[in-house]
Amino acid sequence: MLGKLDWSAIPFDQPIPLVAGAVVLVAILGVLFWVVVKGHLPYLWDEWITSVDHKRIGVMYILLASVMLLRGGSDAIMMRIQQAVAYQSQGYLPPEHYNQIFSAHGTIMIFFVAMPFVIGLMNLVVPLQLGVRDVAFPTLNSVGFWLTATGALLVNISLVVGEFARTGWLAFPPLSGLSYSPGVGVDYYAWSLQISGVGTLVAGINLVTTVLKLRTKGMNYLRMPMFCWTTLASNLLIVAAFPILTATLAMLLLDRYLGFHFFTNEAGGNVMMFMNLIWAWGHPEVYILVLPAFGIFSEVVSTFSGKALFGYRSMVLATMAICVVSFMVWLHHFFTMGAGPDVNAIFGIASMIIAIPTGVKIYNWLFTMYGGRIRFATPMLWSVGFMVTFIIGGLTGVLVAVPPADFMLHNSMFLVAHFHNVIIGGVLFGAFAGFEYWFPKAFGFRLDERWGKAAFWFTFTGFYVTFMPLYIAGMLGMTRRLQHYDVAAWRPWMIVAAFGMAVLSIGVICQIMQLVVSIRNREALRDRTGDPWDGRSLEWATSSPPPVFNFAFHPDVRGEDAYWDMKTRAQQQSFDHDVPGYQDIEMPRNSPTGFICAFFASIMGFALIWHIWWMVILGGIGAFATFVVFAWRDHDEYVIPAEEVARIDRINLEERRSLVSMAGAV
Ligand code: HEA
Ligand code: HEM
Ligand SMILES: [Cu+2]
Repeated sequence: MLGKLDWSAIPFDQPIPLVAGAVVLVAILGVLFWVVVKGHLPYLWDEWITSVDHKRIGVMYILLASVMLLRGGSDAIMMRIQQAVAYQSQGYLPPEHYNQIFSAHGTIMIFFVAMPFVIGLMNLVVPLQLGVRDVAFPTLNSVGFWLTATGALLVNISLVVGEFARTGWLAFPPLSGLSYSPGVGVDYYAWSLQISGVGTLVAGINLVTTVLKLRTKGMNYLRMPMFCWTTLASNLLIVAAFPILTATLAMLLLDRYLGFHFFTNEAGGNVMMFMNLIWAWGHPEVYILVLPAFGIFSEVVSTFSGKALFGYRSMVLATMAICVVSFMVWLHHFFTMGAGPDVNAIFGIASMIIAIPTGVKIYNWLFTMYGGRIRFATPMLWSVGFMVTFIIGGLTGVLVAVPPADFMLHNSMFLVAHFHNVIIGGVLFGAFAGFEYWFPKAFGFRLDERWGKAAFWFTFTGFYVTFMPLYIAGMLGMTRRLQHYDVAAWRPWMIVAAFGMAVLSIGVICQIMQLVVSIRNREALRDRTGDPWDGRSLEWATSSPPPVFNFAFHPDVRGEDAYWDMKTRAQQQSFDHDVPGYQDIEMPRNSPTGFICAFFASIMGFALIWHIWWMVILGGIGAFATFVVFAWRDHDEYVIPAEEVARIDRINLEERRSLVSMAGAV
């Protein structure tokens, strides 16, 4: 009846996951109870869960990423403590548990923290920057989000029901094959990523179409803000790369479920094929993450330097170059696996070539700052911190791109330091910069600067204390994924790293405090201008938070830095319409399709993992039926009458008069 599922799936003998799971369950039930009792459920359902507004969906993505950051961070804390104490002893985590932790940490951080954070910011900001009212496919957008959430849910269920993969974040066979991983761990991993992968692909298609097809009057490609360009590049990579991931995992699943031999050692299978395929997705993936971050830094650096971005066109070119070249370097992840010196040399050189467009970007940011009147507000701090940190991580990347050096450093702690250096210093700092920068736009009030600055400094120093020792440990020969070790020379560095993790955690606490304090003081921090940073692009041309329709009139763009241009020429025609000219606006209706689809996908995913076939069929039929019902819907739009548009716009205008008169003085 319930397939492989029985009471032995619950880890009664392991207190850590059990207690953690219980605490989370109680917390979720508590929040649900509060929501129901306070009568917030209808509001949540109508305004958020079924929302197809790109801003709301963006915020939900960011919320998901933030919660998962705490989960992935707890895993990180546990690993750092383990490696600090597990010298000539087993430490406190048994090997099968430690292996699950680093696998879950890597998977969660990449798929459910970094991805939703950048996709959330792109969703929130790009339509506003393009001067349009929503993304190309609003309901699909909601489906994409909820499928991502389904993946995150399944990974977290594995904490208490069954187990997670012990195979690392990319589940290489033959270890991930049925003979070496007979449990449900790899199935949790693979189905979570299959389902959330569809969500990501859908988000990618949506954002590519939005940038290509929906731009306001005059917003031609070479007038788009940099963040729109990097969004385009990143989502083109998603559209090209995610199907590879889906196909690769599908083959792994066929091996596991139906006895196929794609990646086995016998019967004609080829394990190397998996390596090639997974990295053909995996390398572009890291640029999918970092390109949007580059876009955020471009916006922040130019805004807070009070100057147009230096070398805009070279920036566009560099972005697209990275986009293309990142598809030609995948083999640098397995130099040691015997492709031969010529192949290694080609891929090594291709990898180093990426340093050139990346360098172009770094120099452009520096030249943007040069001679500017720089304001070191929190988003700018994260950006400068990024530049310093990312260069170090990038350079160690170039080092491991040299095949002979990689033979020494492959799969060592040096590598672990390299990628945290670029991912934390690049993607996470970028996400934080974007969060601080666009928060007032999303919610209408600024974040507290003092807590924000404290968060930056603790995270920044904590990062260095945690990860620089790993470079040294790696050079001393320490390999990755070690549950315990006997080499005395490594130990001090692991202790320093654990101490660094404590400092990093204070940074995270400061960030939470920042949110709490800012929400408390929101009246004092309220932004009535819609443009708290003296911004340059169109998201600042509307109120904070923007109305559902974003802009009452489609802004008319005459050049780069569209809003700056309007302000300096004191033209304000985008919002200063005293002449009656308001028109009805059609907006997409909210729809539960995404949530219901994800509900059935969760059931189906869980059933697939546990081989509960009747439930698989039920979930499948449910998801398909949801889709059919949605497709048959007649009225999927509603009209906001011109008077209503005028009323909302006038209120916003009143509030923003001061800004308009200020702009005249610029
Ligand atoms: C956001 C994520 C991100 C980013 C941006 C990068 C960027 C780079 N990475 Fe990294 N990498 C990862 C994430 C990332 N990496 C991950 C997750 C892994 C491990 C996966 C695993 O095994 O689990 C990995 C592993 C990895 C390997 C495999 C090593 C091994 O397994 O043994 C290699 C090898 O070539 C490599 C190289 C590079 C290079 C050359 C860059 C370049 O793009 C860096 C370019 C940037 C600069 C160089 C700095 C700025 C430039 C200048 C200031 C100009 C002047 C500089 C020069 C002319 C040199 N990376
Ligand atoms: C908050 C600070 C973080 C700390 C202290 C930390 C710590 C660690 C540790 C200890 C490991 C295991 C190293 C080993 O192999 O022994 C690891 C692996 C990993 N981390 Fe992090 N991490 C952090 C943040 C992140 C972030 C933000 C990401 C990505 C967005 C990330 C992605 C990964 C990946 C992909 C792995 C590899 C997992 C594997 O080996 O399969 N980490 N991390
Ligand atoms: Cu790579």
